[in-house]
Amino acid sequence: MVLLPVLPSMGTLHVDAPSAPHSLVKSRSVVDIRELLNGDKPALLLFYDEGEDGILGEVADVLGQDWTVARSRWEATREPLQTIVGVCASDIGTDWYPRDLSRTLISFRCVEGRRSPSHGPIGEFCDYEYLYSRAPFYRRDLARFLSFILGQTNPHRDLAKKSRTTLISTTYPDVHAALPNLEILSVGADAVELRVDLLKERLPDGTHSKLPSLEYVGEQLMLLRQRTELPIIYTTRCTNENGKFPMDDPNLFYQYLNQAIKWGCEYIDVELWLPEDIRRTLSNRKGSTKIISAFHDFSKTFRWTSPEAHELFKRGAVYGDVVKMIALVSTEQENYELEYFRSIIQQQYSHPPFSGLNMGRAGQLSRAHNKIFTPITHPLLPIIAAPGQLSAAEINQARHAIGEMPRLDFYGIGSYRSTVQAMFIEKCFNELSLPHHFLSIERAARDSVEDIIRRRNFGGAYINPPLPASAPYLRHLSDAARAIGQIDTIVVKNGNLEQAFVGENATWKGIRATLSRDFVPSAYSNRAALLLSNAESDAAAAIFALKSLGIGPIYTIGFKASGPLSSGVSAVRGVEDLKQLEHPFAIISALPADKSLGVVPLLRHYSGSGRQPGFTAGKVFVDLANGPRKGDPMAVASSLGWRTFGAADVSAWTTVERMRLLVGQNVPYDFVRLASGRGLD
Ligand SMILES: O=C1C[C@@](O)(C(=O)O)C[C@@H](O)[C@@H]1O
Repeated sequence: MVLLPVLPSMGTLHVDAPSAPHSLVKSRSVVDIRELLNGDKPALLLFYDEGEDGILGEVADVLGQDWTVARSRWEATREPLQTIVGVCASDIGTDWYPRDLSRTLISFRCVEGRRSPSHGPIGEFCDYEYLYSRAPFYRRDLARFLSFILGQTNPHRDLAKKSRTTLISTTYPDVHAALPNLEILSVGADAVELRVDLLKERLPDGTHSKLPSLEYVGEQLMLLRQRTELPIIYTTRCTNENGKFPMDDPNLFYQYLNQAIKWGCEYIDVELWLPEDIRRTLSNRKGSTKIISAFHDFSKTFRWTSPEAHELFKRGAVYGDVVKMIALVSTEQENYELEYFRSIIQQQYSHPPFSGLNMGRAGQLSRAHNKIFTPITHPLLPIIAAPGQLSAAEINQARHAIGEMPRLDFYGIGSYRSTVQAMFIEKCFNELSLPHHFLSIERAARDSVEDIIRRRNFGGAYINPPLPASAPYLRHLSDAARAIGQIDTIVVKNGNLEQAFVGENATWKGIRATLSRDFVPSAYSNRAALLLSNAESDAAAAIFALKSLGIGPIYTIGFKASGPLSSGVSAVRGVEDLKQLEHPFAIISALPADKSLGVVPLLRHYSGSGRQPGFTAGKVFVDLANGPRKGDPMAVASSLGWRTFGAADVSAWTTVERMRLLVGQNVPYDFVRLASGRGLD
């Protein structure tokens, strides 16, 4: 049953039922880390184009698993399930039918040069299809695709934690035109909508086809995903609902939407008028993809007060993970009717979340009120996707004008480096037309953090260096801040009766996002990690991040862990110990900049693992050091084949998390990197 009635104690919307298949809560001794998802090593069978066997090594590396090539089904079945098996398209024969059910089947197709011939009927029964370009190859996109389809990331669950979400509707006939501005376009957006029906494929005779081919759509989607980390909403809007997708054959919708599931789109938009068996089949096949049930009415006669409106919601909720209902209106009164409808729906159903809007100028107020996936436009887009659409900045202005977003003061408290952060945050406030002020404060003895949070209009703060979690005036702490023992962000939560100041830690999320940029989370599970630091406190956020990825033993050099995170963490006592250790998959250095070269001998020592092709050697090195340093351990690590990240990467991901915590706005990583020049370190 999809509709969950609200229990008396449930005030909020829960997008995922508590028993979502992949979300595990693993308890590790004292510390509960709630971010763990499915960490099992997947069993995969990959079909690849002739001459493209290099992709196998990439996939295996991203997954941290070994791989082999099989020429026949018999050869494939002899391999352990944890070994990734690749089969070249030219070796696909009848022995592969019926399909192998013990492994997930993915067809890998390179879009370059010759258009690779399809993988024949085998392509049809593959669970997924991954389209990639060789030059350049985007490993981050591969990691994201695999993490998503394998249930190791759950963007829908992450978005459900936000109090408001938006989507940017791209209206380009060809995504290439969006790419130069994508970072700016997506500021304030939580997801990017690809309007497949608006794509225009040029035919050899210079005209455009009525419907873009799946091949064209696949390449457009690939281009978009290579350039944004935001979840994709794949929409085939029909001609009756202000789109261009022809309605004469509903099976065409099935074909295009089913393919979107195979391409690993995070969301598909499924129109409610489609025959029930199509909607049901898509729901049964959706895997990690979520369904947005969509209903649009342009008749101007639709009434939110009618019994029909309620029925439509219920019908949408049968297969929808989100139910979207949108009507073209001509009076402002209809916004109040919609708000009444929204409140009834929210009282009666805790799931699925409802996204309700009015189109047209008269309906614009509803775009300020809606909280779930409010569509936004941007002045740089060629056309607006629907009458009355507003930009993120316009919506924020409207929310301020109607009293929903009071002007608040946010603070950066701490060291001189904060000024770069401060400039960046001001830039975001401007870009998004947020009414807030940002103030930088050097922490002085007299001006304690406690005084600052008591100031009128205090909206939140980030603190660098972090505060100890024992600060008596911050009674509420997130689990992460408590376990790490450090508060780097203070968030104000407004309850019905009182305000609470919550101590948060955003740094561990920045480290985790960095670690999972080029590897799926399960690549870390049960592997060893080595952590170098002068003090446990400098390494605590990294330990938490590693544990959230289910890493195996953590070895430390330079300190001995004794805090709440110390289980499974052991100090290396000397060179003899080092020889005995399992080779680390990840090395993180939290040494100060002037000492950071100390890691180089270890990088060298653990590089010569002498592994053979077919065995993954993927390793990751993160240097958390800031400031001028002697030598460049990152360059050394890179030259030795480590995936290498520095403080600027961690800092940019931490900023993404911090902006979400402080002002509830999504500012994508690429924008942070673009807008902050060399980085925020
Ligand atoms: O469903 C919607 C909402 C929308 O129609 C709007 O009103 O902003 C814009 C469409 O692109 C999107 O698919």
